Amino acid sequence: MGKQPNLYAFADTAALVASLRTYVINAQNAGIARHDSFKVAVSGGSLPKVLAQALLAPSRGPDDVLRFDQWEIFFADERAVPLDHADSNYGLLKAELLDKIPADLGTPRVHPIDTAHLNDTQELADQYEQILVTSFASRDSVRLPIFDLLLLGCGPDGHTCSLFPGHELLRETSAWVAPIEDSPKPPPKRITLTLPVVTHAVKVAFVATGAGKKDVMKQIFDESNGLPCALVNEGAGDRCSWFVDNPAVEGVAFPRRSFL
Ligand SMILES: O=C(O)[C@H](O)[C@@H](O)[C@H](O)[C@H](O)COP(=O)(O)O
Repeated sequence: MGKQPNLYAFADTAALVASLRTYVINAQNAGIARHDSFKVAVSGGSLPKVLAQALLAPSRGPDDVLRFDQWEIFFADERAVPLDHADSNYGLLKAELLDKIPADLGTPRVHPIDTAHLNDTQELADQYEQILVTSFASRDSVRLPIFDLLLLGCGPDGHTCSLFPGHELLRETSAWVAPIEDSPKPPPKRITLTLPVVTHAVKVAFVATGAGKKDVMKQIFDESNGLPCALVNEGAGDRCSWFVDNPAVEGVAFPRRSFL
């Protein structure tokens, strides 16, 4: 059996976001040391709000420094809507985090979708893949882009990004970014990173909170069922970490680790 994911459970949101901040800063520093930038992709849902709580907190000292000038932010999945639409993951991240970053912490480079292609989701996905090709060097020389960090959510059905249980997109092996037109979670038209890209990242972190997640967490961690989140756990192994609160893992047998 491959290496197991790390399951970190916290008593409350304050403890969760403090550890998430440490984890993100470590990933940032590793990325900058490796290639002078930090390439991170984020999801929508509840993630941007929790992330903002972690990143907008005051610095705890000289080792606890965010260097947003070196951040390149991508979207792990995005809805095919204008950037100022209520459903836009970009819009959500902007409102929760980007607009609130103090000027002295620097300004991240953000890569939204090209909204000229909202009516053609294949083109929307292809254009976004091109952004990745440019950022991660040419597609010929790179089999898959290697993100420094993916920050993901987990849906109550076990989906992550816009990779849904039983969907044919889970079998995609070639594209880096794929369209979906029948998302069971509205809105139906989206683009998403594909599973090989997700599992190829240096680090993958899930944030899942609240009792509404406990049934799916049991399925993901205690059963072998092919849910998208479980596939990420299998593919990324110990490069994958879960930041959860206690209600989200009530009744889950899988052993917790303590975040040091
Ligand atoms: O655009 C989206 O719909 C999200 O990227 C999606 O994948 C989300 O992360 C999960 O649905 C979890 O959402 P919650 O964190 O709100 O439960």
